[in-house]
Amino acid sequence: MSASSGPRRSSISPFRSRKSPAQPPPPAKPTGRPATPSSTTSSRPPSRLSASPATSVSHSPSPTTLPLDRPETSKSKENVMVTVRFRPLSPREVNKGDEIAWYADGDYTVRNEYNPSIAYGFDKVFGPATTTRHVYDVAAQHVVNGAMQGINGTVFAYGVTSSGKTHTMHGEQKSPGIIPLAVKDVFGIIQETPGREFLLRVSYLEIYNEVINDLLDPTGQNLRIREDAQGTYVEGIKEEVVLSPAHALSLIATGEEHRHVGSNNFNLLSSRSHTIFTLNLIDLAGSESSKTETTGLRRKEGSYINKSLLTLGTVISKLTDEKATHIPYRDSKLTRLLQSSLSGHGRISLICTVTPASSNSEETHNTLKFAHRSKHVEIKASQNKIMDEKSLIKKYQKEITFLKQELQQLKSGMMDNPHMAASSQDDLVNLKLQLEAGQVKLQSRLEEEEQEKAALLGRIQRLTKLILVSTKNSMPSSIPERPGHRRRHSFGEDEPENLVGLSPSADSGSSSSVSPASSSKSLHHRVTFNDIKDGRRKSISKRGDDSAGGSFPERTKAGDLFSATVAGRRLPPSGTTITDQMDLLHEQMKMLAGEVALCTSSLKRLSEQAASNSEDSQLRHMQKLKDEISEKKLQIRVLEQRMIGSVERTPHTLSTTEMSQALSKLTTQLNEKTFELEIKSADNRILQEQLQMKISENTEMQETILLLRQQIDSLSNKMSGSPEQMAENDGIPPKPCSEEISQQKNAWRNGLGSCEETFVDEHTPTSVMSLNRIFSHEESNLNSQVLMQVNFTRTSSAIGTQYANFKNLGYMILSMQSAYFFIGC
Ligand SMILES: Nc1ncnc2c1ncn2[C@@H]1O[C@H](COP(=O)(O)OP(=O)(O)OP(=O)(O)O)[C@@H](O)[C@H]1O
Repeated sequence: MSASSGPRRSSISPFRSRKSPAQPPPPAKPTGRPATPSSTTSSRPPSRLSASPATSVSHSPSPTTLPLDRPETSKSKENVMVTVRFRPLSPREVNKGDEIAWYADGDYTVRNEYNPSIAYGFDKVFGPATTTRHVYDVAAQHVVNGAMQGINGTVFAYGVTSSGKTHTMHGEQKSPGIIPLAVKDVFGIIQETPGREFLLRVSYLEIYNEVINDLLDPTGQNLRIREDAQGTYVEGIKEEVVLSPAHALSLIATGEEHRHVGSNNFNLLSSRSHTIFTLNLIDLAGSESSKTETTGLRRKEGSYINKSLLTLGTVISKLTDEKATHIPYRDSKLTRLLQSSLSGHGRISLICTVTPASSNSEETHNTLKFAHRSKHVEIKASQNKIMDEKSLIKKYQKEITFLKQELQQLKSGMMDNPHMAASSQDDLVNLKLQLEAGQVKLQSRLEEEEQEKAALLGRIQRLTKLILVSTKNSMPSSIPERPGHRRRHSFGEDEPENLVGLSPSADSGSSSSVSPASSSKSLHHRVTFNDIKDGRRKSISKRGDDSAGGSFPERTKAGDLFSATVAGRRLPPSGTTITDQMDLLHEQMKMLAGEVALCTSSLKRLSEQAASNSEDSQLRHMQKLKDEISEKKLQIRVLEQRMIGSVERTPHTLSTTEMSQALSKLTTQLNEKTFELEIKSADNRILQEQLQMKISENTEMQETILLLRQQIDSLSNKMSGSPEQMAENDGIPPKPCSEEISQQKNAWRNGLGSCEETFVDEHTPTSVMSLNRIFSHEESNLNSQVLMQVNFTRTSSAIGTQYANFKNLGYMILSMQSAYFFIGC
């Protein structure tokens, strides 16, 4: 089943309308300077630029007009989408007398003020007045949509320090960045996709001085990158299930507390590390310019940052070079982690942030050149397909059948072929060894599979409780529902902006309940990612009243859950087990802990501000936050007690009927699994028998060959000796070698030769290949499912490059034929 065969989303999201990923981004309003006639073309799909007079583009600062690019559309291939975003001149730049050196000439061209012939064309150029929302619509939304349909996507923000990467990717209170907008969209898409189930998990890490640290779990330091069939991943990284946009953002905020940042000449809070947030978000650190203050630690950080960005540039450059044979992904952790995205298996949107300032003209020019080079990377966006356990069983069955056929063919080939009897003993020994090794390997592989399956099943059962589904299940789900097996979550239909992903009491209408947390319009619900960064900026501006219109849900997820759980309402009414309830309580506690961290962080920031400038409103705000924290801590304690209470009460509270229902459900599941195991074991036994037969045949064959060789040798000895010797050996009178004897001798020799050839060239490779196929998971067309994966990459460069990478933004769990298929990795 592919993503395209799945149910389609209804057309209107609670947020805004979306276009399908195949559609071009919406036309942008003219930005920056007035567009020239050549650049006022209509909106274009992200596709390869080729020479054309449509948009002026130059590769070098030649004063003459250079070849111009025009996109060409390709159905199967997509390019990197490259856009450029200008920020306004900063007060600092204005103060020091900077002038505009580069500007947006219409929607697609960046032009140099001092040398108008130097111009670069891109898929889109955003002028300094463009909103991040518009940037998102044009440069990121199609990536998010694609990701939700199983197509990997990466959105990079790349630019020198202080050029606007954080502003673009994380945004601010009143102008959320691409990451929060994407998070919001993802939940919107889930809500608008009846008939599908989603599981969202996040992780958050930083690459600091080429060392990977887990930002959600500070004990996870110096983690290693591993690789599997789905690509690279970080071993041991903590992953959290997210249930709402606010929950996802609170995790980012919590992670931000642990990341490395520092001040430089250009940015008080420059990102000193690349970070990767796995809904997965990656956040890069930036390249150092020679103008940057670089002493001690900053210099060391800068060299690592530069190295990884240089490698990123080299990798992108090599990708554009058709002759390049080696792409140095492994030269930096950053490119290694981004390998699957960069190597063309997903959609890439590169947003280059630039300052128009004359003092940074050279850096801006370098960014534009980098961006322009990247334009020529071609990517093939394909859907991820992940094998589920059922598919694996089928795959094995198919392979076993295939192997049986191979063995049969080999067997009959050996029988039929008169030369086979004379085949090389060495080859047969080799084959036997291979078969034996294969048997052992297969056995251990099957055992591993059993263990993996058992682990996977446990995980599936746990994760299934956290599946997010749309409340708009007007379309029949393809998944036959088992009562109580899966938890249904509400997105709060009556509150479109409150994308509450999970509510255990959704079925009983808890969304209307008012919890202590949700009733207080707490600050932290609207704190965006950038607020945390701002919190550490010493030059933070006063925020005033934070209760002003936030862009995110004002009610906390945890608050809702707490309310539903504790405020006298029963937990999931039927079919849910005590384990379900415990898991749910556990998740709520984690969310509350995240919110506490968020409040604490805001409180810290306000305390710092209050130290220098105390105002009543600020103090009131701080008090409010303190209350909020106490309240949430209290809620956590109540939940803990409830968990303990649930365990203690379990034997008494479950009715006999409930217990027998649960027992019967478990028995059914057990029977299903036992049946699957039996199938697998039976196939394994058959395969073993076949292998055993093959080994016996080979042994017989070897004996025959040995015998024949002895006969040949004996005959050859007789024939090669003098007539006198032959007579002596045989005890018969010597005779001259007749033509008949010569022919016989040649026939044997030729026969043996041709037999060796046949065996080596045909059968052995085929057999080895068939064995290899057993151990390989590649090339299966069986029931594979779609892994939704998004990478949002926010690069910062020239000091404190940051990028954010959403990866595995969506994990989907689908069910077919009553079996749950695990899609995520
Ligand atoms: N498009 C924009 N409109 C208005 N202000 C902007 C814009 N882009 C950036 N800024 C402002 O410029 C300053 C620097 O931006 P930002 O922190 O995003 O840079 P950065 O590229 O992330 O830097 P670093 O790489 O050092 O982390 C901030 O104060 C930000 O608010």
